[in-house]
Amino acid sequence: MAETNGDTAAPAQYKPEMRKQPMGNFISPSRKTNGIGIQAEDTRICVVMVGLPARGKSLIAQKVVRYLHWLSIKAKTFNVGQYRRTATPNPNAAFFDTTNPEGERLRRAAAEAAVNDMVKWFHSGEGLIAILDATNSTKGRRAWIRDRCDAEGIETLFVESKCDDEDLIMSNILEVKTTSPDYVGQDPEEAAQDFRNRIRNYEKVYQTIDEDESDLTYVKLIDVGQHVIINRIQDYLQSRVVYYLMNLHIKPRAIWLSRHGESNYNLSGKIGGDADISTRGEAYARALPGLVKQMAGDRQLTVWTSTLKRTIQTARFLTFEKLEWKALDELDSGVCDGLTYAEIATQYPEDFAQRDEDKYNYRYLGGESYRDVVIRLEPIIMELERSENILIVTHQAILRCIYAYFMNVPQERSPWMEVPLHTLIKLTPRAYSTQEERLKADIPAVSTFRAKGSQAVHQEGTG
Ligand SMILES: O=P(O)(O)OC[C@H]1O[C@@](CO)(OP(=O)(O)O)[C@@H](O)[C@@H]1O
Repeated sequence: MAETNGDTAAPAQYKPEMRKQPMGNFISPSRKTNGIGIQAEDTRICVVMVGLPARGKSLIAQKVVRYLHWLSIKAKTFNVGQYRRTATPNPNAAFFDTTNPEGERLRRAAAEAAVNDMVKWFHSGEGLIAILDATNSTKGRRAWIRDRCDAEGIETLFVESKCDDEDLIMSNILEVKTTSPDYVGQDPEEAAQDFRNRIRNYEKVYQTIDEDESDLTYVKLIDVGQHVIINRIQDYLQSRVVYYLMNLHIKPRAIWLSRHGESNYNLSGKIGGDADISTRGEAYARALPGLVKQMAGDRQLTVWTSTLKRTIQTARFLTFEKLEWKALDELDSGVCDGLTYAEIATQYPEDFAQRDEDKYNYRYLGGESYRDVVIRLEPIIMELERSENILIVTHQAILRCIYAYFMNVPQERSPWMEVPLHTLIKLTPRAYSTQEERLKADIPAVSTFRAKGSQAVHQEGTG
């Protein structure tokens, strides 16, 4: 297997925990870093959402937080609506009338409460990026937030979602807002009408970010990323968030995931390597086009594989365009490559125990950890966000990491998830969650799942 870290030989005083640090490249483990391996002692960013209601702000906020968590960057959303709802649970449209002083006062109080909590959260040392989710629709409100954050040593990144496409706005109103806590139990038509009135009130005072605010750091997403304007991005972490935002789209799409067909290494319980697929793996490869047809119909897909033989062989009967990605190669098990789990437990007992203790952070000697894999998969996630219909044929650990991103699976759990062989998974990203379907081929395969504390995989499993 290719080396990824350059540490092919054990240091003289080698101890497995020496490889356990969640290090990024080139950063000493004693320095405080975030998940993407950059120095982050002083960086605290408040991402301030801006935009009229029903412009997808909460959706964007939620996606950014999921992405950051996946990268081990501590992030949290502060939704001003929730603070307002606590104080005023059942507002009518008049509450949002900007000429109504009581409504104005209460909405301002909710924003202050959210910002106060956010500042406390930053000062507790817990977080790096906060998302302030509200309309923040006037220059005055934005200046107030910026000044408050400046005084607390927090950077601000304003993210405006501007959209005049009536169809998009309507589908947002119907899909998202009629399920809002403000409209629980109400007739959806009435709720939509009330919500439209609320939008009209905001429109009266709404000020888009313009040249007067050229001193702000901002990104303006026009018509869901059709057109993007960026101003004064100051550092690496901000640029990562902006780059992610630039790749988002809301066109309907799905992602299909499959492990390669059973390999000869899977049969003998060995990990890693570059083995051929077994006879049953070959049967799965032949069945795959039919399974895809069953789940995706006539959709034109693009197939991504790793550069290892077992994925390329599995995908070879699919007639779609194919791309091989090194980044999709299996987690590099370093010196343990080609061994069974029982052999690892005998030859590297300390390592074996350490991996069970903290599987996400454990880095194989001369190889990788799950944390390393997530970092190398980031470009894949970016491409997936930009693309429409992709089928990925890859490996157990890689599939776990990609799945964890879409399904928001925490790090303690993701390396232990069961991802059976000979099963096609379809993920459909929706407004606030990702929908999952599985289609299991009727072709037996060994199970490669090893439970914590065990040395054996369930060889008698069916995938
Ligand atoms: O992290 P764990 O649970 O060991 O799973 C990853 C392992 O899965 C395997 C199978 O055991 O993937 P693959 O089938 O793609 O070969 C190993 O190669 C790899 O080391």
